[in-house]
Amino acid sequence: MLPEIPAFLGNQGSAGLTNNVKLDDILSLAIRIALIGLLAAAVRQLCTSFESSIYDAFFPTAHISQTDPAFEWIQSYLAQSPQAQKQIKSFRLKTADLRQSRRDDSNRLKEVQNAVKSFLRHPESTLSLARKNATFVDSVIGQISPINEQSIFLNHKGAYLWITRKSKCYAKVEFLTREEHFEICGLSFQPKGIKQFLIDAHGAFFKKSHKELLIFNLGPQTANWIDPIPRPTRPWLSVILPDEVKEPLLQDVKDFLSDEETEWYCARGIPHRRGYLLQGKPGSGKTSLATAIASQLGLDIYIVNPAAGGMDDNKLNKAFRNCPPGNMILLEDIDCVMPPRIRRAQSGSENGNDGDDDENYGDNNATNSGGTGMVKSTVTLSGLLNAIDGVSSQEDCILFATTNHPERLDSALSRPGRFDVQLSFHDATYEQAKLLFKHFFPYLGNNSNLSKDESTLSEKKVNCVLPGKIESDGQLEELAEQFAHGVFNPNLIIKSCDQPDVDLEKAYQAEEDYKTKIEVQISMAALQGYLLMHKKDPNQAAIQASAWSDSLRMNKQEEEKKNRLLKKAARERK
Ligand SMILES: Nc1ncnc2c1ncn2[C@@H]1O[C@H](COP(=O)(O)OP(=O)(O)OP(=O)(O)O)[C@@H](O)[C@H]1O
Repeated sequence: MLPEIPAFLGNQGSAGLTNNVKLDDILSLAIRIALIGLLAAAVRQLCTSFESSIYDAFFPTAHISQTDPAFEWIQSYLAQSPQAQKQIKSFRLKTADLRQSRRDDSNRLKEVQNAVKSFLRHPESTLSLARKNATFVDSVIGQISPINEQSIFLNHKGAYLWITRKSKCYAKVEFLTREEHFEICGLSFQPKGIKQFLIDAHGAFFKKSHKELLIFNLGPQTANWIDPIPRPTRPWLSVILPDEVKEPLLQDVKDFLSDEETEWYCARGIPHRRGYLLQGKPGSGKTSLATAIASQLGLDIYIVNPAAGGMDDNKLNKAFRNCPPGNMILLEDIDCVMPPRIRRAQSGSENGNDGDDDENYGDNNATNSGGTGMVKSTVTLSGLLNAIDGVSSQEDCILFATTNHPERLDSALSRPGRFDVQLSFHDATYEQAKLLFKHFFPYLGNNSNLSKDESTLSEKKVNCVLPGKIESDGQLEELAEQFAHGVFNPNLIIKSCDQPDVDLEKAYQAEEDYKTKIEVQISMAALQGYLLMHKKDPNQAAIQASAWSDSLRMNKQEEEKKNRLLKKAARERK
C-alpha cells in the first residue's frame, strides 16, 4: 500500500509540478541564450582576429611608446624631414635650443637659417653645427612635430609609411596618466620598410660631424637619454696641463676602449669598466680635460647629475645602464651625493648629528629641485655605488667624475674597480700661464705645433681679432714671459717692447725664485677671463697683468680681513 500524501502537500502537488516545468523552460532558454551569446562572441572574435591578421598582413604596424628613447628619434626625424614638414599644419613646437633663439645676432641667425634651408633642400648634406635636430621657424629655433591623431604620410626609400602620434589614458595607482606613442604603419607584407625607417631615424639622431661633440642629458621623468646637444669639439691643445698628466690619461682611455682590451676583460670574466676621478680646485680644467678627451676620441658625453630634482637610485641605475657602450659618462660634482654626516664632519661643522641615516640623506642634500615642481633627489651613496659597479650596471663606458672637495668623498668610492685613476688639479702655474698666453695669441709664422684643424682655427681667430700683432716667435716668448711674471710677481718688470730697460740680473734672479715658489693662487679660469678682456691686444695683456694680479691679491686680502673680523665678532657675541 502506498503511503498517504501529507495534507499540506496534497493541494500543492500539481502546482509544484507546473512550477518545475516552468523552471525547466527558463533554464533551457537561458542555456540557449548563453550558447548563442558565446557563439556570437566567438564569431565576433574570429572576425576580429581575421580582420587584424588581414590588417597585419597588409599593414604591419610598430608602436613606439613615449617612454622609449626611439620616440625622440622619430620626433626629431619628422622635424627634419621636408616631406613631413609639408604635411604638418597644426603642430607642436619644441624650442630645443632656447639659448640660440634668444641671441639677437642677426648674422648668426641668418647663417643658421640658410643652413637649415639648404639642409631641407638637400637632406643628404650635413647640417651645420648645433642645428642638427632643429626645424627653423623664422627667428625661433625648435622642432616642429605633429599633434595627436595627425597622420604623416612618408615615402621612405620606396616604403609607404603612415606615422601617427597617439595618446591614451590609463590609471596608475591613484591617478590617471596620459601616455603618448607613435604608430608607424607600412603598406607591405613585411615590416622591412618600418625597420629601415627606424634604423635611419636612429642614424640621423646620432649623426655628428667630426667637429661636433654630442652631449646627452637625462629626461627628468623617464630618466631616458634625450636631447643630444651638439657642441664644438674641444681641441686637445687648448687644455693646458703638463704633458705628463694629459698624454698618459688619453692613452689610458684609448687603451681601455680598444677591442683588444674589451676582449681581454671578457675572456677573464672581469666587468669592463673604468672610472677616472678628477679632483681639485674650481676652474682648473677638470671638465675641460674630460671634454677634450671625448673630442679627441670621438666619444659622446652623457651627463648625470645625481642631485637633480626627481632623481632617485632607480633612475640613476637606469641612466648608467642605458648609456650606449663606447661613450663617456660624466658625473659632475660627485661630492654632492655624499651623506650629510660625512660632509659635516669634513667641513668641521660643530652641530653634526652622527645619528643621521646615511641612506636617507637625499632630502637634505639635493639642491636642484627649486622652481621645477619636482621632488628633491633621493639618490643615496649606496645607490651611486650600485650604479657604478652593481651587477646590472653599464659596461664598456668610461666614467669621469669631478669634484672640488675630494676630502668629502666616502672611501668606498676609491675602492679598486670604481675610480682606478685619480688626478689632482691645482691652481695655475707659471708655465701654464705662459702656455695659455701663447694659446691665446699664437704666432702664425710657426704653427708646427698645431694640428691642421687647430691651425686653421687659430688662423681664423687671429685674423678676426688680432691682425698682425705678434710678429715673431721671439716677441711672443717675451710677451708670454712678461705676462707670467706679471701674474705671479707684480713687482718684477722685465724688459719688454714697451718698457724701459731694468736691472736684468736682479730680474733673472727673481725669475728663478718665482718659478720655484709661487705664492699667488690664481685659477686657469681666472687667467682665461683676464686674457679675454685683452683678446685684441697681447701687449696690453702682458703689461697690465701685474696690476690685475695685484688687485686680485688686494681683494683677497680684504676678503680675508673681513672674514676674520666677522669670525671675531661672532666669537665675542658667544
Ligand atoms: N688647464 C686649463 N687649460 C685651459 N683652459 C682652462 C684650464 N683650466 C680651466 N680652463 C678654462 O677655465 C674654464 C673653466 O674650466 P673647467 O670647467 O674645465 O674647470 P673645472 O675644474 O671643471 O671647474 P669646476 O670644478 O668649477 O667645474 C673653461 O672655460 C676653461 O677653458
